[in-house]
Amino acid sequence: MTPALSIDKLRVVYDDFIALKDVSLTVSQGESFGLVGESGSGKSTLLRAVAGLAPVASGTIDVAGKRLGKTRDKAFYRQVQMVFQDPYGSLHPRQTVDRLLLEPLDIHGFADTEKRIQRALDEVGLGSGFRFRYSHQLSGGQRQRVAIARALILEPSVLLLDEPTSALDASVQAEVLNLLEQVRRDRKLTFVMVSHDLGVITHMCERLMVMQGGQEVERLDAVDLATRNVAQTYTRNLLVASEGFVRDA
Ligand SMILES: Nc1ncnc2c1ncn2[C@@H]1O[C@H](COP(=O)(O)OP(=O)(O)OP(=O)(O)O)[C@@H](O)[C@H]1O
Repeated sequence: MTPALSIDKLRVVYDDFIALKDVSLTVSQGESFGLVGESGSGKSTLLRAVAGLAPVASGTIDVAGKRLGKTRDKAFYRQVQMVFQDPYGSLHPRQTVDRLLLEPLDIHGFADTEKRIQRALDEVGLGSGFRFRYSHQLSGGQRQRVAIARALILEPSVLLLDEPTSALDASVQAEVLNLLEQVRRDRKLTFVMVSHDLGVITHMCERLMVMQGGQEVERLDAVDLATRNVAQTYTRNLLVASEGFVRDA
């Protein structure tokens, strides 16, 4: 089967700083792949490069077997959507939920907007009561549900999730992660997910890449992470630094 995402020797350079150094990665359709590593290791840069938001210096990115060019076209955003960490920053405060969900549908010329908005709200567990609220009238968890609904409304096949729950309280975090897992199963989505929280990655992903200084350190199955079956000291240190793992030890 053609991979959902295939990245080969991807290099991202900001001015003269190399943020991503020839990273390669293949994610199968329906797989959930995690990216972990210390702050500044290049996790977000990798996602942003796929989304067309980082300056790619060299290397290639294929989505469902199709090579991406320098810019992303409309068809790309129907296939690949990104969910950011900060639901406060990513939703326009002066727009109603209805407007936020209508916008991508309008851009992509969908006719059955009414039905799609209703279905999207139901799918993320908000229901029609939230439809005409402004985003500043929502809690962080509700905002992130709207951001997920907005990402899903175009029926993409790949979601790029950049710390999607780290701005939320622990209980809300669990709810949003469960929602993501549910929609992944229901829609057979492919996830590439960044998280600082190794527990989240163990729970949500099948495989993962450990990153440092814009490079791959090692590649693991989630079960290896959970059982501390790791080869590199750097990864072991990440595990130790991850509070949950210390508690579970
Ligand atoms: N727009 C930019 N201009 C210059 N340097 C940048 C830019 N964006 C990111 N960087 C640098 O690239 C490196 C990788 O950043 P990136 O955001 O990918 O790290 P990260 O692993 O996602 O970190 P965190 O976990 O803190 O979000 C960092 O050193 C960062 O300072």
